[in-house]
Amino acid sequence: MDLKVSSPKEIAKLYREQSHFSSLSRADVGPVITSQYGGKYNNISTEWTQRDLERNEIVTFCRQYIVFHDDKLIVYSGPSGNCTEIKGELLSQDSPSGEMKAVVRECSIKGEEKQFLEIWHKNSKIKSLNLTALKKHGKVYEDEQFGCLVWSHSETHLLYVAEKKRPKAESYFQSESESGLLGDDEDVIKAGKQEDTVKGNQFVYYEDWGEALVSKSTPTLCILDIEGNNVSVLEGVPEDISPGQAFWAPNDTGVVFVGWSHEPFRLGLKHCPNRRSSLFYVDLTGGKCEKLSDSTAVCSPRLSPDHCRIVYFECDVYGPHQQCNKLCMYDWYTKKTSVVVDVVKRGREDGFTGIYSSMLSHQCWSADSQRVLISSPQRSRKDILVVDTSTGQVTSLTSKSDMGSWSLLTIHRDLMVVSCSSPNCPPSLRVGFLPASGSEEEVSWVTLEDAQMQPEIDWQILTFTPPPEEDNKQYPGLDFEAILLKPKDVKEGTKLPVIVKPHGGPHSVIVTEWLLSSAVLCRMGFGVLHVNYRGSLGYGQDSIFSLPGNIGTQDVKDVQFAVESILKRGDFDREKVAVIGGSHGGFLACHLIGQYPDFYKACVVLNPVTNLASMIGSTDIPDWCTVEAGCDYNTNTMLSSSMLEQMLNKSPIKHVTQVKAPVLLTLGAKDKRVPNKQGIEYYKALKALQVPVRLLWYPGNNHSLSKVDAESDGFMNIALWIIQHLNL
Ligand SMILES: CC(=O)N[C@@H](C)C(=O)N[C@@H](C)C(=O)N[C@@H](C)C(=O)O
Repeated sequence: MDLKVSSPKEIAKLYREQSHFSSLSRADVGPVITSQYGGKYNNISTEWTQRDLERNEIVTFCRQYIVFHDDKLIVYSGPSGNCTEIKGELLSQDSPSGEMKAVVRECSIKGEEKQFLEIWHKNSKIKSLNLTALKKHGKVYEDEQFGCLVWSHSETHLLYVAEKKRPKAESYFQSESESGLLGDDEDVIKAGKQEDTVKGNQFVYYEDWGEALVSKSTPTLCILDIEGNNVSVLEGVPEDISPGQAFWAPNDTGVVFVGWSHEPFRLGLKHCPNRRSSLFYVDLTGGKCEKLSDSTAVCSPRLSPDHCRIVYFECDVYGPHQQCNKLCMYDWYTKKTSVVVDVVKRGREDGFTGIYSSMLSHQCWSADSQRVLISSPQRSRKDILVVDTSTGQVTSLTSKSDMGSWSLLTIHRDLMVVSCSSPNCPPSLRVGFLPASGSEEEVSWVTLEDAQMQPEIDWQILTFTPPPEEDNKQYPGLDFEAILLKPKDVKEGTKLPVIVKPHGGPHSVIVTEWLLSSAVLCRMGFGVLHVNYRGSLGYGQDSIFSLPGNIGTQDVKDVQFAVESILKRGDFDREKVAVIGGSHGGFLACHLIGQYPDFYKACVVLNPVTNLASMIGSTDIPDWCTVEAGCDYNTNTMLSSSMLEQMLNKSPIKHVTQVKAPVLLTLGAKDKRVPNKQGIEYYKALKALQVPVRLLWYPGNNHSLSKVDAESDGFMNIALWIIQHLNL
């Protein structure tokens, strides 16, 4: 069978065309304004990201819209200007009244990186503070894990998180004249303040929070007094705690934050909400700090509009890295905590399968402070759910829609701003009012920015019941799903080549949203099968718990079962099957080619886990290796030869001598999660066994391999590798 698109030039053209579709990253709703004719409207500001292949970077841009309404019904809406690129903004936040805007900006001055905190009012920048020169703290945290920029309710102070100031370190051999007279210190000398220096500490190791949080070690809470131009570092946070996700308590009496325990050492946080953490309150007057939640694992605290309650997610510490969340609520005045939505072991009859999002949207409460909105995977879809905090009842706003997946960007006075997409439709922007309690399914969505449907792509969700011999004895009766993308209008009798894509994690999920590389592969003429094997998020806690201890068998067999099942339908060519996987998906791909050596004709792995026993000593998440291999973890766990044996036995490297499929590896030079030595170990084994292998090395890339050149070059090489080895 000839592919529709197979030459490098045509593939690059198609990739370029499809990468022009942008994704929504944020939306903010301004205050309600009454026009001179009495009509009410809101300005909506949106942020989008897009790959810029020419400049080799992801660009962020904004676009404004205007929405006229009568409080419950949208009467007119439309864009109110063109797109503008945003440069150098690390964080930004409008003040509660909408009168001012704060921005943390990074810019290069005479070749040196500086950070500024700016305050904007009307049409001017009324303040610009050089935070770098102030030297009250290190770099400001801009990440989603810790970072925040929050106005006090009074709009007089700003709260943010920055790296703790480190004492200046110098060599024992540094001469007095050199000491402290280098360019960087000019401002300090001018200010007449000479810093204390510590000799011999130049090379002291600072732990960090791992993958994608490198050089983030000791976060501190910082407050700018806007009027007084004064930045202070908040005191009272316990020494063994790293604070983040902070906001102002009711009446600005103090600060509420999530504190992660960093003793006895830090474990990687990215994709791992199961780290010991609690909700804290530090009082601004006395500096007294109190714990508001038990020591489990918490995140995303959000204060209700009436300032009476805080909702947040909670899950168990250690165990599977991502699990079904509880939605908890802390009452500020009674100081009582309740569980609003508990862990769901099995999907319920009404379709609710539990909460699996890693973050709540920054604005997630209904105007009356009664309901909370959550975007969460529900099996293979992502839906927007409404939770009634007084009854715990969960209703889906989107489960009946034709669009594959939905995400809440923000909600303001019940005006919801959302993004939705499908495997054949890039993200579009919609708005709608949250209906009254009990009529949630009646939202009438208005599209602010439409997306170009890709009519050449067909997609469906397939459900699989594992054969009886593969049923999990401890967690019986679990099913799983896959998302199949297929080119439309295929000539009758044509058998398509197929690419199998198991996701990573393993406790993550691929939902029915816009997936750039799968869309391009499908338009080239491939069938693409994303398998959400048992252990994926969105199917109940039992499914998640069924996998640890069974990796390398249960997940591998689920993927193989899904592929065999679609081959039986007759649309696909069993001689032309390839597998692609990243991380734990790479682990599965390597297992599949080792356990089914004649089945797969080509394999591509991105930062794959190949040997748990060698990964444990070098990854930022050693607990992951232990737990997934089926052993318990705590920070005192010391390795034993039996644990190492168990890890090796579950690893794909065990089957490497069976491998026949040519393997393409793509590795990130700076991956802290699955260090590139994992891929290199596998590469060397394949070389020794004379299996065709090619390794692509992406400098400056971490585990996600998401820099524009790594992603686009990786895509081209992956496509051409598969075309070559499937003889297309
Ligand atoms: C917890 C964790 O990070 N585990 C890794 C071994 C892993 O599989 N990570 C994935 C979340 C991941 O990065 N997956 C990507 C590559 C994917 O394609 O799913």
